[in-house]
Amino acid sequence: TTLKDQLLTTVTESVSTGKNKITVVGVGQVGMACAFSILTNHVSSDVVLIDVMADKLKGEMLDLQHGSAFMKNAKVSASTDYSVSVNSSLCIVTAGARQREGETRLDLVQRNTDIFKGIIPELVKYSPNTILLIVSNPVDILTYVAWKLSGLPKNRVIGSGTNLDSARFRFLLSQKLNVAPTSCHGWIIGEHGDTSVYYNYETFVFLFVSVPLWSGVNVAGVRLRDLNEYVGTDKDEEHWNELHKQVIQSAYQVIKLKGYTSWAIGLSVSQLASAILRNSNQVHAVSTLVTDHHGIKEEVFLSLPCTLGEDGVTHIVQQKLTDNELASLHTSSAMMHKVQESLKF
Ligand SMILES: NC(=O)c1ccc[n+]([C@@H]2O[C@H](COP(=O)([O-])OP(=O)(O)OC[C@H]3O[C@@H](n4cnc5c(N)ncnc54)[C@H](O)[C@@H]3O)[C@@H](O)[C@H]2O)c1
Ligand SMILES: O=C1N[C@](c2ccsc2)(c2cccc(Nc3ccc(F)cc3)n2)CC(O)=C1Sc1ccccc1Cl
Repeated sequence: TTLKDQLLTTVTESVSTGKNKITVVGVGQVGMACAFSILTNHVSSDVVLIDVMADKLKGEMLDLQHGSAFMKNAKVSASTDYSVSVNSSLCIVTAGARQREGETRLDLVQRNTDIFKGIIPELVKYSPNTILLIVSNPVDILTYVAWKLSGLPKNRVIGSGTNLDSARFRFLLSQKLNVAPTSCHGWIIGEHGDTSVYYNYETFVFLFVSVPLWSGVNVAGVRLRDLNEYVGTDKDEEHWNELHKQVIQSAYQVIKLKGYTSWAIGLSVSQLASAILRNSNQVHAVSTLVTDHHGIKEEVFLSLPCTLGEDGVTHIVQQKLTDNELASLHTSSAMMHKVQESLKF
């Protein structure tokens, strides 16, 4: 008999997949930051990596495997073949092409849509009960594309949305108030990310697409607006509304300085994964199907505060929005619907 048979007697065959298996598609800067955060925060003990770049994929897998002893013996596997993702509880998609010089967002969306056609149906084939968490940009439109391609119910297709925008907002608020970010409460909802450059005749208008809910910004329940009624407006001589602009500027600043973003998005995604796998019903600003919410009629995904559990989005918090906030959501919804209508699936 072999050494192994002398060493171990079998009591029962070990099952191949536990309940916390996570697949990450795309082992670029974002995908690897997500995988590393998930493993070092012990969110999952069974992480699968998938990409089209076979060498990079194998290198990242080996490099993480060598650290297994420091990650509570988590299992890390990888393949360009999607069968490796079988029975994943959560599939995180960070794959995609980056915006090329002078490429319009629309070109990028069609290119990433074509990439998704090769990813989403494969993931669902091997894990029909999975939850999809989309990170690739433009994340709200690509979450819609993933929902259409997957055929999964709306509660199980989620976009990272304005979760990162809100995290940066709370960090900047904490810097201003000298209070820990976890004690600075503030929500950015709506469309993720940067301005939509809107060409209007010879000029162009910068639209800040995400929506900070100033009426709710608070520390220990004390709302900034109760102390200064102009907070968040341009009548405020303390210019608190600068914080929203800084959320967008800091994204560009990181790109300018290091060429990409990874740590904050990776950490925020691992927190979403933790809420889902632990069925915690934590509330996060994530991109969800918002049809029939806040008077929106189009089939679009935007970020609202959602409770996250093992079945994905279970509830949406019904916030009281001002007319301006509603108008921003409706503008985003109309713009995104137009882009979605032009996509070839
Ligand atoms: N939602 C957010 O808040 C947020 C924040 C940061 C970045 N992002 C987005 O995340 C995405 C990834 O960013 P990144 O910096 O990691 O890019 P990257 O170029 O470093 O990585 C992309 C990876 O996708 C892989 N890929 C390409 N086509 C594939 C396919 N068909 N199947 C599997 N894998 C494929 C590439 O091989 C590459 O490894 C981008 O779209 C970026 O805009 C989103
Ligand atoms: O931190 C980032 N970095 C990115 C990035 C990462 C690698 S290359 C670019 C970023 C940074 C700045 C702008 C921008 N615009 C963009 C718009 C549509 C797309 F399809 C892709 C990118 N994207 C991708 C992204 O979404 C973020 S969050 C972000 C971006 C802009 C404003 C506010 C936030 Cl919270």
